Amino acid sequence: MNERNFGEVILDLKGISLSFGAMRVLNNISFNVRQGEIRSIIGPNGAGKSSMLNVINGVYHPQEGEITFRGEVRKEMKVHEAAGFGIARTFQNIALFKGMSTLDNIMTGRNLKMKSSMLAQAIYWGKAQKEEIEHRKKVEEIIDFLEIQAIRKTPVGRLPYGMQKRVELGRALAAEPEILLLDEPMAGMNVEEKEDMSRFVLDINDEFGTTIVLIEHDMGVVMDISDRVVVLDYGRQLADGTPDVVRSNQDVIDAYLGVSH
Ligand SMILES: Nc1ncnc2c1ncn2[C@@H]1O[C@H](COP(=O)(O)OP(=O)(O)OP(=O)(O)O)[C@@H](O)[C@H]1O
Repeated sequence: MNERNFGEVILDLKGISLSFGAMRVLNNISFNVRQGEIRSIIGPNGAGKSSMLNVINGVYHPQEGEITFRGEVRKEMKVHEAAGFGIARTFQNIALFKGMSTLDNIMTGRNLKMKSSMLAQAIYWGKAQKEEIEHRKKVEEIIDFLEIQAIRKTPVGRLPYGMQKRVELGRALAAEPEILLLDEPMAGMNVEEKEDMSRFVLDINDEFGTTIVLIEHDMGVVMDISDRVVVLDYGRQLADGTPDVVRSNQDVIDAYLGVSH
């Protein structure tokens, strides 16, 4: 991918350290995310990649470091703040309601956007109904975008794995996120499914201007679609830069790229 021009730094992580008991999972990690870029985090299993996403969306609170979001410095992100800032994520293990349809699962992603409470929905039925129709419209747009019209009524538990991952992406998109955190969206997929998912990630970034933070083990995909890549290795930060810079970094070659995963 050619180097693209980006907007300002929207998320800046400085000196982040995170421990669980005696185990240091992240050790003095610093990198930033620019508006509109595809930013990948790579590293071997257990390197701390998912923990890093959990720091960004406020699930984990680092013992050291600073997180600056849109110029505002904080020691940690809170879950509700992250959600309010438009930070949405998908999970390594699919976290959908298996008995519910594709449509209903994606609809749950609208929760944050829904103004009417359950009580208000009961009392002011007309207003709530109008809101419901608007949400439904947005969800239908996402279903069209992800080309999953054929499975809109199917319970997701019956869908093949690759399709479930796509529905999960749809649910995250329903929140109309500013930053989308994708935790191994292509894990367990065949080549064709990976190509489809890569295309959707690129299209989301391109068409909606969504900033993407991606964890992915497939190096071909990462080097192909990322603007910048940060490399973690058992809590340490090994490298940070464009795919070309990272690929030619000797520490990375020694510690990671030379090893198959
Ligand atoms: N809540 C937690 N409590 C204790 N240890 C944790 C917790 N979350 C993560 N860890 C540990 O932190 C380390 C890093 O895990 P993490 O899931 O962040 O790595 P990862 O790079 O995403 O790995 P993978 O590629 O296997 O998903 C692991 O040793 C993991 O067991």
